[in-house]
Amino acid sequence: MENVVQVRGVSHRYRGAIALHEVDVDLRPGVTAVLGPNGAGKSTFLGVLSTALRIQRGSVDLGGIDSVRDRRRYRAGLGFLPQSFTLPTNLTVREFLGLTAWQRLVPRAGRAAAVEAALDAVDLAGRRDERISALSGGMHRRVGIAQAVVNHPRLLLLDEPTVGLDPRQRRGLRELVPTLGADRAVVISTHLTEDVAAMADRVLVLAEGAVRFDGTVHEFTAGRGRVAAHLDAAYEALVGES
Ligand SMILES: Nc1ncnc2c1ncn2[C@@H]1O[C@H](COP(=O)(O)OP(=O)(O)OP(=O)(O)O)[C@@H](O)[C@H]1O
Repeated sequence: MENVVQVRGVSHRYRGAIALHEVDVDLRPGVTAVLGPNGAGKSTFLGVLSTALRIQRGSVDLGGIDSVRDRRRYRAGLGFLPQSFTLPTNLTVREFLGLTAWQRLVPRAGRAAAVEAALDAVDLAGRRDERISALSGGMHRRVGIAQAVVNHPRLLLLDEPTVGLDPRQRRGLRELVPTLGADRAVVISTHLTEDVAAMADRVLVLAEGAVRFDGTVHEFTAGRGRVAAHLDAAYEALVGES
């Protein structure tokens, strides 16, 4: 399938400490899970893709648009749910998404439809006129995803989207995320193999800033039935965790 994003030779350091080393990755439509232990470089990778972090070495290309040379256009094709974010709790869901659509340069004529499409995408249409303060933590996460998709991004980044949710909310999100990958590249960062089994079709394993595996979930588990259990085994074999 056609690549959406090409990451080439990306390295990143924080005051001398290497967080990413020479990362080469192609991202395609569907859901790619970036898996790795604490400190592996997952958030740094999403930071570089989102342009929240300045690229120090290498390049990121989104459908022919370079993330540094043409940052404004690159950002117009991007949606990002950071690990932690603050919502304006006094606004209604619809007011907040309308504001976000305006900030993300969605043309005025298409703004109301974009808000409705984003509400539908996260199954929040019935809550559109409620204040954000009245919604649960799981609903807040959905509002966070809705703001990330309101500009119809070709690349959607979700940093640890299931963290802090209760089991029911987590199940709901695990059903939602694959639907978002139908027509765009979705990248989720996680350290839960259960998230990978439930949401992803591709896996990128990072350890100490380097790519240890890049392929389909099927290739990762070498085609041996019961995905979650084998994902754990394959992951432990790769990163040496017990
Ligand atoms: N702002 C920073 N300053 C210095 N070092 C940092 C900074 N942010 C991250 N690091 C270091 O860079 C490395 C990669 O961190 P990163 O947060 O990208 O990993 P991660 O895989 O997202 O980890 P986690 O699962 O804990 O969120 C780690 O060694 C981390 O300590």
